[in-house]
Amino acid sequence: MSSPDTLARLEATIAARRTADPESSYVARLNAKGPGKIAQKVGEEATETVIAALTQDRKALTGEAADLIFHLMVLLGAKDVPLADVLAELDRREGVSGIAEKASRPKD
Ligand SMILES: N=c1c2ncn([C@@H]3O[C@H](COP(=O)(O)OP(=O)(O)OP(=O)(O)O)[C@@H](O)[C@H]3O)c2ncn1[C@@H]1O[C@H](COP(=O)(O)O)[C@@H](O)[C@H]1O
Repeated sequence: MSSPDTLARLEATIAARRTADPESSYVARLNAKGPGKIAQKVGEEATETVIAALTQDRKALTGEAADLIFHLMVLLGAKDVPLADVLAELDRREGVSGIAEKASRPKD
């Protein structure tokens, strides 16, 4: 079942598979090729997501978005950036944008 825990579970799976047998694991195969190849895959999946958004249906966009998020998670893992750090940065921005919104609101 999908939930906010989905990405946390995926992060744990990716960490566990990094050093698995490349014969049986796509994550291990990608990591064996290095961060340059993983970053290239993120770029390709981002492009495919954009194309799907502009020329295809919601189902195609959903699939490409999943590919993009998955490959981004593999890249974060390869660069030892915890998902929690990314989520904390989003939380921080939420706080900042809330402050900016309040500051621009006319005073009554
Ligand atoms: N979410 C995914 C996921 N999404 C996409 N993919 C794979 O990503 C690949 C992308 O396909 P492409 O055609 O773009 O790439 P390719 O031709 O296989 O490879 P390149 O030559 O382009 O590098 C496919 O092989 C997909 O199977 C994924 N592979 C794995 N996962 C998750 O990662 C977990 C661990 O996977 P393994 O490492 O394989 O055990 C799985 O249980 C899943 O939860």
